[in-house]
Amino acid sequence: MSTALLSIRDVSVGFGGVKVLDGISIDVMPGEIRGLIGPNGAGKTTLLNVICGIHAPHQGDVLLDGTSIVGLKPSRIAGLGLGRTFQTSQLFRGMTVLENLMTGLHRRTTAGMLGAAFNLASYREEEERAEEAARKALEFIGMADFAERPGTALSFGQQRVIEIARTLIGDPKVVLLDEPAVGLSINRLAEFDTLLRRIRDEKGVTLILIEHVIRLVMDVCDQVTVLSSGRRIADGPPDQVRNDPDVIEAYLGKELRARHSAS
Ligand SMILES: Nc1ncnc2c1ncn2[C@@H]1O[C@H](COP(=O)(O)OP(=O)(O)OP(=O)(O)O)[C@@H](O)[C@H]1O
Repeated sequence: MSTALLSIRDVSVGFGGVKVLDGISIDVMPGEIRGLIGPNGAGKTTLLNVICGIHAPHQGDVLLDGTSIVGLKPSRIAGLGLGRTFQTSQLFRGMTVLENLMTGLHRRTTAGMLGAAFNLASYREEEERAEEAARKALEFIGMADFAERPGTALSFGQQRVIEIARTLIGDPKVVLLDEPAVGLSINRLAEFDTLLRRIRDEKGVTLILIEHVIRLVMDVCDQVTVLSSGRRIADGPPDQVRNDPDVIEAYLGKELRARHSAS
């Protein structure tokens, strides 16, 4: 039996006495695309923030490749092979697409500011390595022609794809994607499906994605976890989750109640 690459064990988080995550356990296997869905406020982003070290859980543990990462700084967790994108675009203003991508490797290199200031050979080598990795990542996502354009001049959907590419140049084991399909047109969604599968199959990266575009989740994910009000209410293959009565109630129950109170 293979062991989980990412294991979330009985994690609880509260803010100001309000429990936002309540005893969440999830095992994500290597090479899996895992969907994380649930109504607004279910706790999905909070869970990603726990995994990448932004929030410390009040209870429970998170293991990456068998090692506990709770209590480590986000930069250290990133160095252990965990990449992340956010709900809003995080590209740097005043930088080209290529330079934005290179920052994905700079965070992990060692020559740093002093090296840059003194133009040390080690710094120049790292720059070359970062540029090569950035160009490869751009080619991988089919956007090599965009290298010299200002990052923030791209469409919102393109910026999101660039951000995913930026996580890849650090050679991560796991990448967390927070609503990556926001801003993508219906036509682009099919291409996006393919990109996620290629990241898994060609780069060997395990993906966890929060997504409100349920069609994308059901098409591309191997396993889906559903949160509602901080609890895990379902977990399994897309077809099983889609027909789960608790999931239908969590989504439709809310919708029906809203319609009722509006009438
Ligand atoms: N730093 C914080 N301080 C206080 N409350 C917070 C904080 N972060 C999140 N919350 C609350 O925790 C709950 C879960 O929020 P979270 O953003 O994790 O939900 P979500 O499932 O990602 O929602 P959405 O789909 O709308 O992004 C919400 O009620 C939110 O207001």
